[in-house]
Amino acid sequence: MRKSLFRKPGASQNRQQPEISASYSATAQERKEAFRHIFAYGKPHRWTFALVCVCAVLAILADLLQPYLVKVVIDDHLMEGRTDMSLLWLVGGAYAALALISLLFTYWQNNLLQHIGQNIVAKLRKDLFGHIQKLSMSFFDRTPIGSLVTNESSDTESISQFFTQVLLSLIRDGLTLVFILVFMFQLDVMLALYSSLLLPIIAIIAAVFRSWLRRTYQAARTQLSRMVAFVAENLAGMSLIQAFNQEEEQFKQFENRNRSYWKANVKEIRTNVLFNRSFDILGNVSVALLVWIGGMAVFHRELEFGVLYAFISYIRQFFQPINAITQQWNTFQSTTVSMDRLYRIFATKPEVRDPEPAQAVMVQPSGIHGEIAYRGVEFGYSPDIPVINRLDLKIEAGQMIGIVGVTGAGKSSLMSLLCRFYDVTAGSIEIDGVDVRSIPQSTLHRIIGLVQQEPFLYSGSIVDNVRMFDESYTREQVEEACRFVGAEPFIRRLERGYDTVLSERGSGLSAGERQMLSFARIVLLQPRILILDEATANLDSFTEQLVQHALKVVSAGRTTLVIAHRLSTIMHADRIIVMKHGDIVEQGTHAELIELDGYYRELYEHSKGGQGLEELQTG
Ligand SMILES: Nc1ncnc2c1ncn2[C@@H]1O[C@H](COP(=O)(O)OP(=O)(O)OP(=O)(O)O)[C@@H](O)[C@H]1O
Repeated sequence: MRKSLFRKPGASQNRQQPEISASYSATAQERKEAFRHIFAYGKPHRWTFALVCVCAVLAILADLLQPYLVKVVIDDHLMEGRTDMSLLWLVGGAYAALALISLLFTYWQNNLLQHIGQNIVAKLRKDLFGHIQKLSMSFFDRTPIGSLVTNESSDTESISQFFTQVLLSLIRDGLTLVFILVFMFQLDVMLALYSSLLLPIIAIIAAVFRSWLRRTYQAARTQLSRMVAFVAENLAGMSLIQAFNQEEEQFKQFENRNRSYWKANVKEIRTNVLFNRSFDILGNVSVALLVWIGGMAVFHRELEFGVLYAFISYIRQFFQPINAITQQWNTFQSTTVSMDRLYRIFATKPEVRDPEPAQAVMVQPSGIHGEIAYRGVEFGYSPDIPVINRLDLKIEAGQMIGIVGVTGAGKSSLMSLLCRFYDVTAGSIEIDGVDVRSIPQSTLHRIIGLVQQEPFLYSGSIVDNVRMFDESYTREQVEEACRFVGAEPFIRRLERGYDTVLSERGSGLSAGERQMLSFARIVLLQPRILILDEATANLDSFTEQLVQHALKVVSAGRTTLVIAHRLSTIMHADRIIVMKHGDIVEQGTHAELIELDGYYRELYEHSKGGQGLEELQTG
C-alpha cells in the first residue's frame, strides 16, 4: 500500500519543522553531531584506513628519496670526479626501485580507499532510503521530492568523496609537506629557513582565495540546482506546456538559467585557474631565488651542488600538496553541506510511530470484521488550521459507504487518518474497537487496502504490478485476481499480455485500466477494509461499467469507503456521508438524502444542472 495516496503535492501548510533544503545551515552543535554521525560510517573501516596511511607514507618516502639519490650521485660521484660505474648502476637501480615502490603503494592506497568509499556510500544510501521509507506523510508534505533525490544521490556521493579525497589529501599531502620540510632541514638548515619564508606567503594566498573559491563554487552549485529543478518541473508538466503552447516561453526561461549556470561555471573555473597560476608563479619565483641564493653558496663552496639540486626538486614538490589541499577545500565545503542535510534527515523521527510492544494490540488481519468508529476526531495539518472538527462516525462491518462533499471538505483527510498517514490531534479512530494507534502499522496496512484516484503503477510487468513485486503470490493467483475483477480482456489485448512491461506510472494504460489493476491488487492482498478514491477522469461508458463491476466484486464482504466523484458509483451505497468544512453535515441513503432536501440535494441538483450528466462532480 502506498502512503502517498492522499498527499496533495505542494499543498503543505505544515511549517512546524523547517524544510530540508540546500540553503539550510546547521548550528555548531548540529554540525558536530552531523560529523559524528557520518564519521561513524568510517569506523568499521579504521584498519583499512590505517593500511592506507602506511601505503601513503611509503609512497611519499619513495617519492622524496628520489631527489636525494640524485644528490648522492652528483656530490659523491660526479663532483668527486669518480669514474667507477658501479655506484651509478646501484643508484640508478635504487631510483627505479623507488619509482616502482611509489607506483605500487599509490595504487594500493587508491584501491583501498575507493573500496572504503564505495562501501560507505552504499551503506549510507541504504540506511537513508530505509529511514526515509519510515518517515511520516507530514515529512513528505514539507520536503520536496527533488531534494530527497539529491540527498539519496549526490549528497551520499559527496560524503564518499570526503572519505576518498578530502581525508586522503589531508593525510597524503599533509605528510608530504612535513617530510619535504624534514628533508630540507636535514640537507641544509639555512636554505630550509629561507624556504620556510614561503609558508606565510602561501598561507596568505590560500586565505585570500579560499573565500573567493568558496563563493564561486557555491554560486555554480546554486545555478546548477536551479537549472535541474527547472528541467525536472518542466518535464513533469510537459503535457500542460504543450497544451498551452508555452514551449517558447519555457525555452527562454531555460536559456536564462542555462546561461546563468554557464557564467557561474566560467567564473569558478577562472578563479581556480588564477589560484593555481599564483602558486605556479610563486613556485617559479622561489626556484629563481633558490638558484640565486643557492648558486652563490655553491659558487663560494658553502653548499654542495647536489644539495642545491635536491632543494630545487623539493621546492617544486612543495607547492603540489598545498595546492591539492586547497583544492579539496571546495569538496570539503560541499561535504559539510551534504553532511548537514543527511544528518537532518536521519535526525527526523517519524511523527506517526508504532506502539510500544507492551501497548501494541496484536490483531490478525484475517480475523478483523471491519467495523470502524471515529470518536470525537479533530485534525489539522498545522495546529492553527483545523481540517476535521470533533467528528463522530460509526461504520458497520461490511457496509459500503460513499463520502461526498466539495473539494477541500476533508474527505481524503478522513481516510488518511484511518490509514494513520497522520495522527489525530484529538479523539480516536478504532477498528473493531481497537485504537488504530495500538495496531502496528505493518498490520494496519494489511487490514486496509487502497485504490487511488490516480493508481500508482511501477515500471515493471503487469504481473509484478498486481502482486507489488511480492513473489510469494504466484502468477496464477495474479491472473485469477485480474479475471475476478474483469481486467483480463484488456490485458489479453496488450501485445505481451500479463508480461507487458508498463512504462513509468503506467502511462500506457487508461485511468480506468489502471484502476482495474488496483482492484486486482486488492483481490490478491485481501484487506478487510477498502478505501477507494474514485477516479475523476471521465471514463468512457464501457470502462466505467467495467470499473463499476470491479468495485462491486471487490467490495463484497469488506467494509468499503468510497470517496465519490460520480454519483453513479455510490447511489446504491448503504450510507452516504456528506461533508462540509471538516464536518459531517448529512448522512443517509441516496433516497433519504434527496428526500431531506438539504446540502446533498443541492450538490446533486447543481451537478446535474451544470453538467447535464448524472454525475456528482464534487472533486
Ligand atoms: N498534505 C496537506 N498539507 C496541508 N494541508 C492539506 C494537505 N492535504 C490537504 N490539505 C488541506 O486540508 C483541507 C482538506 O483537504 P482534503 O484533501 O481532505 O479535502 P477533500 O475533500 O478530499 O478534497 P478533494 O475532493 O479535492 O480531494 C484542504 O483545505 C486542503 O487544502
